[in-house]
Amino acid sequence: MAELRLEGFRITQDDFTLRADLALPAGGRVAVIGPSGAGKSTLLNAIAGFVPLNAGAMTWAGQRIDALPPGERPLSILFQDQNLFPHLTVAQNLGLGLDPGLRHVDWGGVNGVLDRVGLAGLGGRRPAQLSGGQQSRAALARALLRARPILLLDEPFAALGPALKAEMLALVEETAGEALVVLVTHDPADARQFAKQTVLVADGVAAAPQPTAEIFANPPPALAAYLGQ
Ligand SMILES: Nc1ncnc2c1ncn2[C@@H]1O[C@H](COP(=O)(O)OP(=O)(O)OP(=O)(O)O)[C@@H](O)[C@H]1O
Repeated sequence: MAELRLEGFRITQDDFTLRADLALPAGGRVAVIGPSGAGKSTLLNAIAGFVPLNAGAMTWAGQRIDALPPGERPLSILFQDQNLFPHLTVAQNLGLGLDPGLRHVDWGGVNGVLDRVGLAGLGGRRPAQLSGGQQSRAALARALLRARPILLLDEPFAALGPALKAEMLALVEETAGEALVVLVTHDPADARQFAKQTVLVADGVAAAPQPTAEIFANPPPALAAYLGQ
């Protein structure tokens, strides 16, 4: 089975260093948790190609991906600030993920994904004409439309409030299918709801994933401190 593998992975930014040796399986649901400033976003940005590796290798299904430009990596990434373009319609925002010139977009496919996330009929609106929850759905739809095997989520729903956030995570679970989903979160409840496995980022290391139930039942010292236990 395909997996995302980080081997001898090291990133250094000024006096900050993050290391990782780990593998995440296709179809996995993985939470990334740890103290503020520990390197969770750096880890995702390096996987996505926005931060270069200083050492090590990154492979997907056995193929090196660390030298590929971000757009050619087998993944989509969704950030907290959603970055929908305000002057474009929702459908156009989704289309941009497929073709930056919007010339060769399968608009039927765009509408299909909007249906899947509960935005049927709203493709003609601009982002400002959607609620916060609907904007999150649109951003998720854009990531899903790319249909890449890895979906990276950097606290995309943190601004939504607990009920809506839980609903969005359920929607990700429902729509992501066989993709590997990696979710950065500050909220243990997200990890428990969404992720069978959890990666702890602390003390300069992104640890190998552990079963979420186990890591919270018996937290290592860095996690216990973070959780206030
Ligand atoms: N461009 C940069 N140049 C130098 N240092 C950076 C840069 N970006 C982040 N850092 C540092 O790298 C470390 C990790 O930051 P990162 O944003 O990955 O942490 P995080 O775990 O996502 O934090 P938070 O939970 O607060 O979002 C921090 O010490 C931060 O100050």
